[in-house]
Amino acid sequence: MSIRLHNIGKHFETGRQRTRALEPVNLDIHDGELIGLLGPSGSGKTTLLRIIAGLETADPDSGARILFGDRDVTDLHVRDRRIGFVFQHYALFRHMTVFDNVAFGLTVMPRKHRPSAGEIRVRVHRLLEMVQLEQLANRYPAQLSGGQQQRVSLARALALRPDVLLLDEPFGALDAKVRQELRRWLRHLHDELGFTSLFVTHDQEEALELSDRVAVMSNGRIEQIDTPEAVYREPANRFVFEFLGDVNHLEGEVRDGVLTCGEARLSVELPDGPEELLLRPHEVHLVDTPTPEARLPVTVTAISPVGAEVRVELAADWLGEPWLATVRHADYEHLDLQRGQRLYAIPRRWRRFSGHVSQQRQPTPA
Ligand SMILES: Nc1ncnc2c1ncn2[C@@H]1O[C@H](COP(=O)(O)OP(=O)(O)OP(=O)(O)O)[C@@H](O)[C@H]1O
Repeated sequence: MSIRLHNIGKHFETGRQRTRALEPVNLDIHDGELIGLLGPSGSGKTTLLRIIAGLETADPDSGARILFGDRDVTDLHVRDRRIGFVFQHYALFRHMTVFDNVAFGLTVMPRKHRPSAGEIRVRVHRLLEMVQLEQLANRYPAQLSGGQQQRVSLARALALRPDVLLLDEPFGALDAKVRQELRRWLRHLHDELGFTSLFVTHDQEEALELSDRVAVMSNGRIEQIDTPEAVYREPANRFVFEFLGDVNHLEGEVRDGVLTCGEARLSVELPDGPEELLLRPHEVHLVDTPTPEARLPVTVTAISPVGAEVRVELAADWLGEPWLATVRHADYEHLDLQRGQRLYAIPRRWRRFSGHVSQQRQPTPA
């Protein structure tokens, strides 16, 4: 089921205050896509999701339209939109077993649409099998872990065979390992069943790992919507770049092809004037001696050798904020990194944003 959102704007009135939650948003979601709505707190993700669901209405004068396939659902009640929901807090019925929780939506359908008791049993068992909870069908929610409860919520949302599945921070309350597992498992289920899904998250890694396309939001606007790779590698603007990962800043003055910042120097092919370059931690190379093109002295202030790479914090008088560099374990050993050690940073690549246009360059030899 494709989804088309046209001019979805939203203001909230609280007392004398008027908050703009969404600027008019336009978005086309393809049939079978898994879209991540990613953004900081207050950027409008939940509001957009709730409007799609029919739990909230867009500003009446904004000309908002919501289409599910060819069906205009703008004025349809939530129960007629054929939507499945999963929220951060499981909201399972505490007094019902897992089986009954999943079956609930089917048992309360109007008689003429309601499947027979036998069909309901078969459908619920099939769903519990898919979420690997068949063994726990007779348990109550309180007897399940958080991750298991969330899988029940998902099975329950899918029981009515929705066209569209909406998930609001579905894994937000779970620990990192369970989140990882549920992500993989949601992706798998999504592909197997072929529905169209939107999920809200403020976790960059989750959005990049799970989505077919990510919509990065800030201040009620979609700043960029594209594949995870494209938003990460070709951010539309500075906000997207900074929101998607750690960033190091190098601010200084360019004169005759050399950027100077305190005692730091870097050869660049840029016009004279004030300049700011931005680098990801993996774009910072650490060496014992400076090169003719780059002389950026730094001191190691912290080392975290946990994980696939070593995270190294760097400070210097010429830096406002400390830098973060990620280095391979082999380089960490080779450099014999220690706290307090003095080294030189070499930017492998950097990016600059002038207005909303980004440019990416390799540093050039002087
Ligand atoms: N019912 C409401 N009444 C008044 N203002 C609201 C209401 N719901 C949301 N807002 C405001 O609208 C803006 C967008 O909120 P929204 O919940 O959509 O953001 P979000 O990106 O989902 O944030 P979070 O990640 O914190 O849930 C915020 O400024 C919020 O304070």
